[in-house]
Amino acid sequence: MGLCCSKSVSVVNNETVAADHGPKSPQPAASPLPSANSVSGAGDVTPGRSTPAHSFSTSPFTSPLPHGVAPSPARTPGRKFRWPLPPPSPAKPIMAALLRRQGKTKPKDGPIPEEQTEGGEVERPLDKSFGYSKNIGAKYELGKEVGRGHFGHTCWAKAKKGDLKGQSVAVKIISKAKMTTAISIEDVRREVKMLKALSGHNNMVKFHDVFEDANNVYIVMELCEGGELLDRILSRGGRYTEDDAKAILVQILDVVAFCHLQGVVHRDLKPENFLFVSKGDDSPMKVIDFGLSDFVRPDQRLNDIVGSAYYVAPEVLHRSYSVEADLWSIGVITYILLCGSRPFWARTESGIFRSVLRANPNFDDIPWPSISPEAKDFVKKLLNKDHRKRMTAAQALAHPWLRNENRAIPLDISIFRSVKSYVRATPLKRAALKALSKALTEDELIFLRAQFSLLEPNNGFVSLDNFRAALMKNATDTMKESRVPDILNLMEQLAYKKMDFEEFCAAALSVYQLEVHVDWEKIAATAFEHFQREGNRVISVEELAQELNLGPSAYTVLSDWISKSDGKLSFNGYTKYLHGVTIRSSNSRQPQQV
Ligand SMILES: Nc1ncnc2c1ncn2[C@@H]1O[C@H](COP(=O)(O)OP(=O)(O)OP(=O)(O)O)[C@@H](O)[C@H]1O
Ligand SMILES: [Ca+2]
Repeated sequence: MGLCCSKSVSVVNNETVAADHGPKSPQPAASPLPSANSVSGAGDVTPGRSTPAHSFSTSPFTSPLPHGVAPSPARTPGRKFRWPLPPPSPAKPIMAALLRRQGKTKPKDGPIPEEQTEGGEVERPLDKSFGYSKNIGAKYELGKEVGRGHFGHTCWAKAKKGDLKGQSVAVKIISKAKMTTAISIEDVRREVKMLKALSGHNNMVKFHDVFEDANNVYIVMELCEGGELLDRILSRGGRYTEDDAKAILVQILDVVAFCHLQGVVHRDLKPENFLFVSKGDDSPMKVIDFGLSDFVRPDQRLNDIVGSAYYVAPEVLHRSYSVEADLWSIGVITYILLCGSRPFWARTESGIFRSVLRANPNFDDIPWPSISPEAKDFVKKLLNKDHRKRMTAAQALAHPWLRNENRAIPLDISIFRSVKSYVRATPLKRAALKALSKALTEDELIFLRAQFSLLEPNNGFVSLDNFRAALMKNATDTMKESRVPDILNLMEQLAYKKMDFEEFCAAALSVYQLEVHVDWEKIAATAFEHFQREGNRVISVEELAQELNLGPSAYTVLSDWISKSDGKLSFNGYTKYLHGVTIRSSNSRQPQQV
């Protein structure tokens, strides 16, 4: 779980280095203790500590990889961070909500009171009572520690009564002393809420109970006795075979697709946060640690920088992201599983960030030449720095490397977003997309067919009711009340429309993803032929600008999109029109599509 400013960030030799004040993590089984040849990691700056929590050694296995490519996936340095910069941050809304809850509304024109200041202007004691049951001792007998993170330690326990009587469970104990801000308290409350809400998926750690006393919060959950994925990677010499990696990824993607459908972004996916239920090789795996996760509305972009350095997506560092950020982290995990090295590596946290933003992972050196082209394509489609071009979790499960006819592809939340944009688009845009859908390859069609059938069409058609029913069928109880209406409201236009499979394809396809397809030129050329036959028409620059919601300043650029010979969109104009125009807004470094 995460706490605001849970670590300090100091500048050493012009490099930002994370100073970790957390407890020491246990050393991975197959990773030797840092020795003479060890390299200090990004967490290695806390004075007075013998072994830094996030030190990482050079590889326990010899690696032929070149300079800049990390030799082993040892423990994550700077595992948790919240960027200690001023807002935008959730601090103010949370403060406002807390004040409201306490019956104190914020003064109309004045600034929102800050929670606490060093100078001590406004200092209000934090309310650390959560309203959870009080007496954990009456129900559970706590035993030895089984794991430790930055914010909590986890103990084995035995249930003394109730449904679980006699069973072993895990109890994550989070100290209230470490909850020093309103945000950190809210984080714990949210972690419990997430665990409760998502409990039920096979690859999600099962939530049982929550308690508190004066000192701690106790989260009682299913005990996973098989250890962390990270330890298994290390015990196998840092690498998995493709088949073994697939078995891991299917589980990760399935639970992540489920979380995304429920509107939850995990934000801290890494091998340390996946636990095996038992020691067996074929043990199922569970995702844990929702301490940094958050709810995200369908069209919302999050802006707080949280996560673990090696696994953080570029758009998180740009402060504008959503669920796609988790897919980047899964790309990093896949890269590590397949080659035993990290794709983005540096000695300092800021160096890792630079690498994430700018470097291209190495796919040339051993063992990559012996890895299948499908596996490489899979990793590349997750490690795309443009989140719009990245595969979603459900798409990843339908990728040729993972695809398996005997395994169902889950409902993809991104379909709802694309269909929403389609039904709101102009007739010309819809015609352009329809033409493109006629040029889709079999791989895309397999995924779209699966999504269409999940909508359970009536006589070959889907309407708003089908989207509603599919959401209700897949949503947890908590999500049914708030999230389902949220999504459906955005798709209102669909109430008066029915779509057959052909039109659904046009609505659900992603132009951005197709543009990175190896055969994009061919796909676009075929699509344009269809568009010429059905859809393309004479259009003026002014009309085109209006279509794209642009002003007169765009006329010069747009005039190049129109063919001089017939006054219709040219091939070049068609592909640009499909894509939309990318502008840079003044307060964001992220391009925005119009
Ligand atoms: N259900 C469980 N069964 C067994 N061990 C568990 C369970 N949940 C957590 N652990 C152990 O406790 C450790 C810490 O748990 P968790 O990751 O939830 O805590 P955290 O303090 O939020 O961690 P982090 O340092 O990643 O912030 C895990 O790495 C794992 O080893
Ligand atoms: Ca953890």
